[in-house]
Order: sequence, then structure tokens, then C-alpha cells
Amino acid sequence: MNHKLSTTNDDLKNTDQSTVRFYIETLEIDRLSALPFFEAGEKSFEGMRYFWQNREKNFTLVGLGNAYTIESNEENQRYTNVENQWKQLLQGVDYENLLQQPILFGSFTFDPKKGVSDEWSNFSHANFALATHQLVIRNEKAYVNTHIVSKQNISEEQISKLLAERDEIIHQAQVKGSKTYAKPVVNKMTEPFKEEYLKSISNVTDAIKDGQADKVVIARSLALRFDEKVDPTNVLTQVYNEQPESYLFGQENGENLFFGASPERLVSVKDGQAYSSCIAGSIKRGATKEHDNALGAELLNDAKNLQEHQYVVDMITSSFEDTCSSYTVPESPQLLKIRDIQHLYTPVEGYLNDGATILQMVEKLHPTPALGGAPRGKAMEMIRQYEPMNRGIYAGPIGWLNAEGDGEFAVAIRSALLQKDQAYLYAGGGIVADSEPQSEYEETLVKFRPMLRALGGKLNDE
Ligand SMILES: C=C(O[C@H]1C=CC=C(C(=O)O)[C@@H]1O)C(=O)O
Repeated sequence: MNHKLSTTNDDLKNTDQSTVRFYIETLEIDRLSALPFFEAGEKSFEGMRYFWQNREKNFTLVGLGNAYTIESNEENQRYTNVENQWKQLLQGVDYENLLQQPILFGSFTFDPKKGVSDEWSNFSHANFALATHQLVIRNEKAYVNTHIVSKQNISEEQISKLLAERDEIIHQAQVKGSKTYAKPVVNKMTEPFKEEYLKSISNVTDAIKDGQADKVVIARSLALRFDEKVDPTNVLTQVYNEQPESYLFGQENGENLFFGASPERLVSVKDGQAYSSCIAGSIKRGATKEHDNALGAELLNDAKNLQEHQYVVDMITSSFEDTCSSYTVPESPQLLKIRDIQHLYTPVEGYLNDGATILQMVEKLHPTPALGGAPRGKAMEMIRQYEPMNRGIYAGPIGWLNAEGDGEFAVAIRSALLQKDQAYLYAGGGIVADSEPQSEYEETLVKFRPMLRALGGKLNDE
């Protein structure tokens, strides 16, 4: 282990204009695994941890504790509020000389206009944190940043206490390593709004036939009960082992863990380049390679799915048109195959205009027609009217940004909310004029599978 850099800054102004102090120290370590680090933070930081891994598996993030939180419930200002507070916090901090920059991690709810229901009552419409201890694993190296943000002077004693805590957590993570966990035991699974869901599909297809919208994504939920409180590290370990080809994420908030394994990138920004993906249109995997290829070919030629997909491509392309000096979009979709499902997939990339930021891109892109519909405003109204649940963070943007403005957000689908001995799982699908309630219902079952498996649950056909 070797200590690299520490910096203290007394010139910061926070929102109420009082001076805040910002202390950062980065430690570079040769070997440190993410989930053992997450677990080692349980004693001091349970309820204030997060986990993130990108699809390519070359960037992993774990946060323990909240050195600084940024929340917003302002319907139309939440992205700018987060952006402004983050910039304000970093003003004057010489982060460029740090081996590892401070990172802000968090999520936005799907729709602040829907209101918050019981299961989501702990969450704001924007929930972000700079971790007290932030682990970044990239290029096969691990970095632990320790952050203190305080209105008072930061004492030497405070710093050494926190660094001792950091060293203890690292030690525990290294000596204990990755645990093997037994799957949680589900004792009850219910579908709270099955009839309402089926009815909503008929209502929405009628409204689409009536010309009120072109496409609307409708979701539903499953509820699970367990014999006992389920350990968040267990759940994240199951997802980590079972869903290697997806974005993996977990965000604690008090007694809640929102977690998932999403195939879908909303946007990533690196050195002024932006990358997004259009993912919409789905079919199951085949048991044999031949059957799987035949299903894939069917999807690539299916008019309904191609149409659902095209709404997403058109909308994401027009966002890139507005924010980029140049961009590329392939002419036709390809297949994205993940464990339980195959999707139509079109990657989009471009060079951002000067001054355009990742949170501006998130605001522009969310929700794409893969999660909302087309046209956006009308589809959102119909989701508010017909969908029999509150999505909370499901289908919202989740991810991170650093001090220089690079970052990445996934669309938080294939996700669930764990609350001690209960969990809620969410899945939806694109509805167009000729959608059938029963086949949409079956498609959502496939989309529940990743979370159900991680939580020890099963569908009837397994
Ligand atoms: C809404 C979900 O998936 C979206 C993303 C990919 C494919 C979709 C589809 O084919 O319907 C959905 O638009 C979900 O997984 O809950």
C-alpha cells in the first residue's frame, strides 16, 4: 500500500455561503475486491453504501458513508440542482492532481410528478452522495479515497480516526475475501396488480388506436417475502455472479437497497465524447444455439418490435443532434443477448458541444421511449393514468459523475427494491397498437428473472 496525495481546501463556499472544508486523501492499493469492501463497511455504514460496475467490467465503484449528500425534490430543477451543488462543492479543489477524483454517485426517480408511494417514501427525486470512503477499481488498480466535508475546521484527530477506520475496512476486506452465500429463502410471492396491469394494457392499446400516442411503456411489480431480513451483500453477490454482462448497481438508503442488473446504458461521457444505446424490442433466449438464433432472426425481422425500437432510435438521435457537433448511428439494429433475454440494440455516439454536460444529457434523454414512450409528454400522462404502481427509481437514471464531468448512467431496469424481509421487483414493456395483454404479461415475466433468481425466487416454469 502506498499513500499518494492529500489535499485540504478552506476556500469553498457551500449553498448557504458558509465556508466548508474539503479533505481528500487517496490511497493506491494493488489488490482489493469490491464486494468484500462493501461488506466490511456494514458495521459503520449500513444504509449508506453503494455499488456500481459497468458492463465492460473495467470500472467498479463502491461507496461507504456519506461525506456529502445532494438531494432534490424539485420536479423541473433536479438535474440542474445536482449539477450546481456538485460544482459548488468542488470549486477551488485541486482535484486534477489527485490520483483518483472524488465521484458523485446516485439516482433519479422515474417520474417526480407521480408522487411517492410507501415503498419509496425514503427516496428523494434525486439521491446523490459523495462517499466517505470511495473505492474505485480501474485498469486493475484499486484506489480508496477518503473524503471529509465539514463546515468546521477539520482536526488532525478527525483525519487520523477516519484513516484508521479506512485501514481497518481494507484489512477486513482483504483477509475475509469474497463469501459464498446461501440464497435468500422466499416464503411468499404475490403479484399485487396483475388484473390492473392486464386492464391497463387494453386501455393503453385502445388509446393508441385512438391516436393519443404511438408507444407507451407499462410496467408492473412482484412482491416477495422472506423468512428473515436479507443481507444486501448477499443479494449483490448473487447478482455479481449471475449477471456478468450487465451494469450492476446497488444503492442503500436506510433500510432499503435498490439494486439491479441492467443491459441499458442511458449515457456515458468520456473526454467530451458521449455514448448512448437504444435498447427496445425483446424475445426470449432459446435452449439450443439453433433455437436461439432462430428467435434472434425472428426479432430482427419482427415489424412490431422494429417499430418499438425505431421510436427509441429517433428520439436518441434527435438528442444527439441537439447536443453534439457530430454523431454516428448505425442504420439497422443488432442483437444484444443477455442471460434471460435478447434485445434489439443500436449504439449511438457523438462529440459533445462545448459546455454540454453529462447531467444535461441525462435530462434530455430520460425517459427514452424504451421506458416512457412516444411522444414523451403524452406517454408520461398515460403512464401516470394507467400504470398500477409507482416506479420510484425503477427505470430512472442511476450512475456517477466525477469532478471533470466524465461519468456514466444506466437505465435502472431489471431492478428491485429490498426492504429487510420484503422485496418489490419491477418490469415493463413497450405497448404499441397491436400489443396483446397476455403476451406482454409473459414478456415481463422474463424480465423479472434476473432479480428473482438473485433473491432466491422462481417462476412457475422453472
Ligand atoms: C421496461 C423494461 O425494458 C425496456 C428495455 C428494453 C426492452 C424493452 C421492450 O422490449 O419492451 C423495454 O422497452 C424492463 O425491463 O422493465
